Amino acid sequence: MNATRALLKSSSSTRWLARQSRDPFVKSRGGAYRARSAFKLKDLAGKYPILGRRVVDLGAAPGGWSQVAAEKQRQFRGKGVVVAVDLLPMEAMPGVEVVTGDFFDTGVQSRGASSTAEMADTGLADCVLSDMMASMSGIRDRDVAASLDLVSAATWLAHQVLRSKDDDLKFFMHPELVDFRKKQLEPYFFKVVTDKPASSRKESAEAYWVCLGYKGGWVPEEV
Ligand SMILES: C[S@@+](CC[C@H](N)C(=O)[O-])C[C@H]1O[C@@H](n2cnc3c(N)ncnc32)[C@H](O)[C@@H]1O
Repeated sequence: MNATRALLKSSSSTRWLARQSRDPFVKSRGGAYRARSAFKLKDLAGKYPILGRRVVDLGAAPGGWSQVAAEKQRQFRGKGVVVAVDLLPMEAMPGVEVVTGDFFDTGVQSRGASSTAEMADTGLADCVLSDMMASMSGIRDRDVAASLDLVSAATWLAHQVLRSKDDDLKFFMHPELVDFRKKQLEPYFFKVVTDKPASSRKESAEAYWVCLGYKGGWVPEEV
């Protein structure tokens, strides 16, 4: 990644973090969570059984989703794990292993995947969450390409770490992107739904893909 791209990414992410700390929605709910996004994940996790024992959280800073995923871990009595990956450093929290770095870096990808495998007693991940957001340059084609790169990278990791088992549903969740068609996810999951959480800003077009029940069957493309 060149220096300009790194700077653009970090400055946009830093602005986003600053906005979270001022968000009246977050403050009005007692400030228990680091970001409004926590409420979005809580809303969706209340509707779908998405949070399992081994969770990978991509684009995790400042940590709202990781907080929600870690709360769920309590029921697994110390046997659960949340691996949180972000470009930006994230304040530590109990039950969460933080991996800091660019997810396009293969070293960062394998640290995320191996942490999940090593810290859990068996298997890899039950759930891959991705809330990675590309910094917006204002140049549409470039912004769409950057977002597509992120969803492709997150989907790739989901194929690496999810394992299909009839009795144990596996999940993948990512912000919806029209250009990356739902059809590209549907062959690998029993159900793919698009949902907008109640806590998402009404004026925002954001919605998430919630992919339920990993089927496997993915074959990497030859290069
Ligand atoms: C919407 S925020 C995530 C909020 C988070 N889910 C929460 O609940 O606190 C998007 C995050 O994606 C991260 N991100 C964007 N591109 C990334 C990349 N290539 N690798 C890792 N993280 C990335 C940003 O640094 C930013 O923290």
